[in-house]
Amino acid sequence: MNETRSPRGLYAITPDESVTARLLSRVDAVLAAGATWLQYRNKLADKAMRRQQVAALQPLCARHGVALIINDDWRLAASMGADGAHLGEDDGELAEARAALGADAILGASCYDRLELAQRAVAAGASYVAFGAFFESATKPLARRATPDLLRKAASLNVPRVAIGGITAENGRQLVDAGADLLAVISGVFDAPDPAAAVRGYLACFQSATAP
Ligand SMILES: Cc1ncc(COP(=O)(O)OP(=O)(O)O)c(N)n1
Ligand SMILES: Cc1nc(C(=O)O)sc1CCOP(=O)(O)O
Ligand SMILES: [Mg+2]
Repeated sequence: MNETRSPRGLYAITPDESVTARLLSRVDAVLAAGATWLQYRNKLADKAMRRQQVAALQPLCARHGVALIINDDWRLAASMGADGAHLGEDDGELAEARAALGADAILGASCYDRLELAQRAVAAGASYVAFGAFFESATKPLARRATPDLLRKAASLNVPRVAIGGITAENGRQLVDAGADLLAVISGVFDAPDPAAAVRGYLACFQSATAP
């Protein structure tokens, strides 16, 4: 599987897609083009559809050697043996999720524009922290806004730093230069006419970046 402890690259996040075959063909192209991690996020699906889509994504991710992380619902991640879960402020306790998922699971926390949330998240068992939104996001227009300096300050946490929110191949490099290990993207990848070409554009942000 792609590196889970020191990941670097594109963290692709699925769109709200109800047609599972269409979801799978787009994800297949995105993983083949070199995405590092995949997050399953579908805010419109009911529980049965989420289970069905996760079950369909698992062998695909395994074939590509890409970790599959479940948004919002650590119980679903635990019950399906997914590689990890991502929790925001309304998605439950990180410590409870860590205990249920085990020490090796990937566990991410949304920290928005606040370093102190990230400090608390790591203390509670998060293995990566996510900040955002860095730019105007078509997916989440009302998201709080973060600045690249937060990524620099979060270096002291010694966990991977994820940047999210309105990220494009053009504006992503400044976030990588500020210390982002992963660029998390929904619309820039899945709304692109050619998602695989879009992935390659994001990966170029990691070439000749100045941050370690
Ligand atoms: C990598 C990553 N970062 C942030 C989020 C946002 O999580 P949350 O605030 O819980 O919002 P929703 O995604 O649930 O709408 C994320 N999903 N992934
Ligand atoms: C799901 C999400 N969380 C955000 C945060 O700031 O925590 S921004 C965001 C939307 C990301 O989608 P896009 O790449 O289309 O902007
Ligand atoms: Mg959430």
